[in-house]
Amino acid sequence: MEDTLINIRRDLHRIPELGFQEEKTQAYLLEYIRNLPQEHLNIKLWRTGIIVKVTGSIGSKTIAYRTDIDGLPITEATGLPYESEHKGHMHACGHDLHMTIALGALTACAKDQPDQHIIFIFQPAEEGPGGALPLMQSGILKEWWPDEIFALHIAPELPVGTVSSRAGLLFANTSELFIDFKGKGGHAAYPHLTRDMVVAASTFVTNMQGIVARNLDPLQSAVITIGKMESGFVQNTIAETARLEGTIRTMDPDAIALVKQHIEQQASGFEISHDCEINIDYGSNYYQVFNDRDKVEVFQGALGKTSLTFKEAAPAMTGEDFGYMLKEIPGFMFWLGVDSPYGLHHSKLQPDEQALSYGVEAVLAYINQA
Ligand SMILES: CC(=O)N[C@@H](CCC[C@H](N)C(=O)O)C(=O)O
Repeated sequence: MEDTLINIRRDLHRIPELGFQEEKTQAYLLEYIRNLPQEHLNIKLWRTGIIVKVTGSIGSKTIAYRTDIDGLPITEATGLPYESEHKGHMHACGHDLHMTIALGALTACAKDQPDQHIIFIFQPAEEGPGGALPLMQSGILKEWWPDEIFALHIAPELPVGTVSSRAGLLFANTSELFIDFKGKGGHAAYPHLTRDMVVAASTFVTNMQGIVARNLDPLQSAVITIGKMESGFVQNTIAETARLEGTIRTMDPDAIALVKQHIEQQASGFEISHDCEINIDYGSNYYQVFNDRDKVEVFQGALGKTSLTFKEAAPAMTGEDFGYMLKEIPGFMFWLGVDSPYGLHHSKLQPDEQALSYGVEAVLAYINQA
């Protein structure tokens, strides 16, 4: 099985696709699923996602397991023989491993009927614009509504054979952040005749850090990260426009609104002081990942019968639209150690593939215990 899992992971790694464009990924997953014993399986498609129900022999409850399926707009730099064939796109957040583990667990359930009904959700667009919320709102789960739900995320900093989780808050509340600046361009030698948006945007980035440092309660946590900054055309011309792209993260769902309010106030001030126009768009927003205490305890108990080691997790500023599923259905998310020298969203992320079989073991341990 280990070699099969590695081959599946490599196949999926070659074809990363962005949110709601996962056509090849969906076709690959579907072909694999249709080749499994079909006796207890029911398959539904939702946009570029797939939902599979395995009917249990007792079926007194329904357990859902969710994997995300999209890649990121990152150019891979691993140099691996199976690196991304989609230039500019990469599975840099481990969703290739997440999908493979889901297929591994589904294969076991299709071959050896579980006691309970199990739903496998292959969900698009986790990295953006978010697939979990529209999937929940679509009603596709209505007749298969789960009693509980769980998911995993790879953890590059944890050793292989380790899983980690905690009761309560695991991941942050998030909001994307897109800020457009419009001033007046002109000759580099005549700044007084222009309104320079390189200066405005770069000062804006620096000043935003003061919102976290000075406007939020120091006992709360928040992050404002600008991951992309675009402006100008040539070295000797003052830029008329600038665009910032980033994300806001907070531990408290209400703190997101406070951070946004201060960003807007700062923008109003900049419109006056830099004589420019500023437009703000918050893109997609994710609700925190909040784990059910009882389910985490059952998971820990189930791991006792496996070769995996459990480590208590700290809350993280990562975001996950799985939070919207946990808002409606009790459950949990856990980290799976993959021991990569490069972290999530890095162009050289290189998870240890030995982690795949540990992932399947952890998922099946919970399914068979719950
Ligand atoms: C686990 C992980 O890395 N998730 C992403 C979720 C992205 C949310 C959204 N696009 C944003 O940037 O706010 C993350 O970046 O944490």
